[in-house]
Amino acid sequence: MDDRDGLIWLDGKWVDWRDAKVHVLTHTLHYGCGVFEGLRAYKTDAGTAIFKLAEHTDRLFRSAHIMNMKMPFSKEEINQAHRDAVAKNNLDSAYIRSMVFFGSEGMGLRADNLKVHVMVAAWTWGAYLGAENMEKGIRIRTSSYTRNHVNSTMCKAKANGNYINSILALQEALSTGYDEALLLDHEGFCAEGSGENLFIVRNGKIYTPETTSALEGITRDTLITIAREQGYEIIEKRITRDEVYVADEAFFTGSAAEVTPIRQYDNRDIGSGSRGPITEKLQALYFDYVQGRRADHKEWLTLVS
Ligand SMILES: Cc1[nH+]cc(COP(=O)(O)O)c(CN[C@@H](CCC(=O)O)C(=O)O)c1O
Repeated sequence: MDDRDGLIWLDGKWVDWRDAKVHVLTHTLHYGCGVFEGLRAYKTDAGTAIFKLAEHTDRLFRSAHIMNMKMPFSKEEINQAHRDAVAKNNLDSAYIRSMVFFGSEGMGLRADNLKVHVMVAAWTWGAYLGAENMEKGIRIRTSSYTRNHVNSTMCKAKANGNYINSILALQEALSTGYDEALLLDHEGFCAEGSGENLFIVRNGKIYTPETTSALEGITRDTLITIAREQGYEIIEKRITRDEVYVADEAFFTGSAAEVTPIRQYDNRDIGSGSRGPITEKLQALYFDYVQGRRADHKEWLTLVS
């Protein structure tokens, strides 16, 4: 990633991509105490627009608050940095990564007297789980790693260190022939994917795990709104792995993953073993919204210029 060209916003200044570096004694590099966001900008007829920018910035600030990191910029400044990161790099569509991190002023677990830094970068990033899988669907497995316990790491913070759990889970899934992992919480209920929220469809109703042990996904919120406006009943409940086994359909949601159908879980076909009709309908609606083809919910899109 560091050999690209472009500009990165770092602490209020634009820095050449290849010069956007930190000292090896940067605190967050050692301990993972930082927070980040991932969101997408899409090409629309009105121009390139970021999907749910305010919601992502709000979550970034909530995450920093949970981690006791005092944000040195306002929400407006961070929103503008996101817009400029897309515009200044001349991107028609983009994945945007913002991150808040502790500097190299000190070491140790006190994490006090450290400068809080913020960066925003944007680049083109295709289908997170493979373009062909957006239609075909992915194969997932139950991870042998339990989702972070709600009192071990802070699940409502999108915190860097939380992703050790996700990385181990995804690496294990990939190394054993699957596309993604589904992590169970410490009581054995389905929590979420390594980087996505889970939905299942059964008898025409749509279910999703409560976010107790999961990130409060913005795409999850979007799908709940879209589905309800389409007349579907959405039930947030504890979901067991075998409820997923016998579901008619299943899919993951995330800013990177968008809406990715799940065709198989733990070597069991989900429904017909392909993208289900309700998944297909909601996936198409999601892309209509993020690409500005719908007349409603225009508040979800922020033009970058
Ligand atoms: C653990 C987790 N759960 C759910 C979600 C979905 O949240 P939302 O994007 O607000 O709908 C994400 C986003 N995963 C990000 C990380 C991807 C990465 O590789 O990093 C993302 O989708 O940007 C998670 O990381």
